[in-house]
Amino acid sequence: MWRRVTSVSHLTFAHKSTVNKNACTFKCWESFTTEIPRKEKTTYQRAKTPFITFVLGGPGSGKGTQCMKIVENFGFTHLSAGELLRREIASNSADGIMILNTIKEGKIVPSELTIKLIQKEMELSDNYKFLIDGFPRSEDNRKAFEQIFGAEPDVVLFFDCPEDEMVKRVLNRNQGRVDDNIDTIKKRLKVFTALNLPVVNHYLEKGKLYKINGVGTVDEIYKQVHPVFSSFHFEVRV
Ligand SMILES: Nc1ncnc2c1ncn2[C@@H]1O[C@H](COP(=O)(O)OP(=O)(O)OP(=O)(O)O)[C@@H](O)[C@H]1O
Ligand SMILES: Nc1ccn([C@@H]2O[C@H](COP(=O)(O)O)[C@@H](O)[C@H]2O)c(=O)n1
Ligand SMILES: [Mg+2]
Repeated sequence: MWRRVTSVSHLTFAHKSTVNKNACTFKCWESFTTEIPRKEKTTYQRAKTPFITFVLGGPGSGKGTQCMKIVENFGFTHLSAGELLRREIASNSADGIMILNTIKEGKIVPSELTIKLIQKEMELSDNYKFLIDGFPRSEDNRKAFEQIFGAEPDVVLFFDCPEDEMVKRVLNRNQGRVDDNIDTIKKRLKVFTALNLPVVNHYLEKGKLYKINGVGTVDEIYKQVHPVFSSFHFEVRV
């Protein structure tokens, strides 16, 4: 039998809880009888300090592409907020229709919902290094994350790319996404400027932002990304 433990904030983000010390952070399941063996805690649940990277940039700026290279080289777990939302639509969940309509309009899904999906993936993970791609998309996303997690990211990557290049890439993507059409792209670019750039500026002011020139080949861009992570002395995979 398992019981829900409402707060394990003492297990997580011990040194980073500068935002809200009373934040209810992660929930986990704990055995309270001897009939069933105690569930193994994942690395993440054991880790006192997960390493969180937010990956920001406009639509088509190359966030997902560069995340794949960071995963390959440094063993991060990649959590794309957009991908988690698309998965929620595909699973026919109660929120699926609302999410689909929001994505078609290029708007932002309510923060609590997106954070719930991210949190679930983190809890299930065996890793402690996370790339959270496409999040926070707005000041509301950011504030809700800080409130719920009681923590701030360690690193914020921002892929800076001109609009015409982003539009070209998205229209050539060919992955069947409902929002990869010119009408929705225009809306996404407006939302990016209005809601996401304030988040970028927030982290710039906090000294956490690594601005990457998003123009060039994938490898040229990755050459700017690699030193960000090697400076933290993570094990590099060969
Ligand atoms: N440096 C690059 N040069 C040319 N094409 C690129 C480059 N980086 C990525 N692409 C291509 O551009 C498209 C968009 O890239 P990607 O999916 O990584 O962007 P994204 O920032 O994750 O976009 P979104 O926010 O819409 O998910 C993909 O088809 C990808 O293969
Ligand atoms: N924090 C987020 C992230 C994404 N969305 C919605 O998903 C769409 C696709 O996101 P990508 O990162 O895959 O481009 C995005 O345009 C939003 O509609 C969100 O609401 N909140
Ligand atoms: Mg993406």
